[in-house]
Amino acid sequence: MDFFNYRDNCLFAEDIPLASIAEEYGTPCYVYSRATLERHWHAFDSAVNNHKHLICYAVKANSNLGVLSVLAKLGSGFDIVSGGELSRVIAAGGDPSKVVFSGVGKTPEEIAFALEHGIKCFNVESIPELERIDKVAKSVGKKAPISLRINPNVDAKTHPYISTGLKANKFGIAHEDALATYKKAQSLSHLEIKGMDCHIGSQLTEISPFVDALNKLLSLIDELAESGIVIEHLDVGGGLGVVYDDEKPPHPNEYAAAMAECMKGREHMTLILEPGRAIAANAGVLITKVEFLKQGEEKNFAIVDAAMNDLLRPALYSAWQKIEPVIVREGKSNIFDVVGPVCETGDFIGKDRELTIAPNDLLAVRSAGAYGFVMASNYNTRCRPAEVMVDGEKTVLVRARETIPQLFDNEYTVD
Ligand SMILES: Cc1ncc(COP(=O)(O)O)c(C=O)c1O
Ligand SMILES: N[C@@H](CCCC[NH3+])C(=O)O
Repeated sequence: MDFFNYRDNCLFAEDIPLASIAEEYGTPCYVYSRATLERHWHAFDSAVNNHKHLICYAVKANSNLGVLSVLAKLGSGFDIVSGGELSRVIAAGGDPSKVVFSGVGKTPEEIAFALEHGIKCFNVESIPELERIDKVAKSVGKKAPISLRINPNVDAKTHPYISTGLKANKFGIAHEDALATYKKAQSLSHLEIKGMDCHIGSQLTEISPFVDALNKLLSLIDELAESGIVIEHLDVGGGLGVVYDDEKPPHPNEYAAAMAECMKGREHMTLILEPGRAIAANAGVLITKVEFLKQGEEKNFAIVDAAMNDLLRPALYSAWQKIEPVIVREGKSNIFDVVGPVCETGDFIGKDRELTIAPNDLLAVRSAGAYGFVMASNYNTRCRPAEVMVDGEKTVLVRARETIPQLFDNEYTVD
């Protein structure tokens, strides 16, 4: 359930017609709904209310300061993967003591920065990383809180590019190496063992892989207890899928409640969830304008002003996202490939879409709030789009459209 709905054939974000946003801020333009973000966050939070927990929104899904500030005001924690993301969380008013730091390649500078701000935990993915964190912590005279990311080797049944919990993936520490790695962590003087974590993949549409992974970690936690290693929190990562087309993912409520259920009898342990897509994807759309309609030899093309540089998911994963008219018009429909102006055959937003459109019409690409703007680039020297937050009858420009001079501001010609 989101807050993007038609009223009299015009698509609205909350109480604002998308057409008026396009007029004010231009296209292409990302539009987010504050009420949807809040509703999704609360769905997770309220489902685990009967257990000690922390919702750490995965910043990578959408790191706009406007989005982060809305979640920070709810008291959210954050899952980050870089020093840059930590800087964003701080700039948006987030609490660093509720931040967990994931990722396979943390630099010494990023580790020092995170220690300086007192983050909750480093989610560690290898022994060399443990040694690096210990060394940096020693150099700044602190103890670093750590969790080990365990690879539970469960099949997340999702797209191979976004599956992360299998043995063949670069992520995490193998289940069978866990005890030895915790012992290694115990032996390092400037580390403090706090937790265990996993993240098995993204856009999962079934609960069972999450439950399997969580149960594997719980039995490992019991094994560690026998060796005197105490785990204070269990972080099950993110990965809950959303509806793009006809997927039927469990509701965040149902998923989070299943996680809390597995934790029964372990009330001393905090449950951490790191949802990204499930909070942000359906809280955003990308508005784009039809530039031309072109009849090819075999296909009709709707050439729009958004391209793969603005929204990469279709080109990268053949991802399907719904494309709808911002204002519904009468007339004969046609089948179009909706494509952008970038010079790549792979530059498409949607293929074989039935649409009733004319040049200058506006289209809304749905489910674009997660892994949308954050994956945008300047390929073909194109400015990244504006981002707007809708809050009831108000709109706030949360990122201005880039300008061409900004694109080569840091470049130099040579003699
Ligand atoms: C460690 C970690 N946590 C959380 C997430 C968020 O995943 P999702 O957006 O699928 O919820 C990711 C990305 O997949 C991740 O790598
Ligand atoms: N970028 C991916 C998700 C990757 C998740 C990152 N851990 C997507 O757009 O679906």
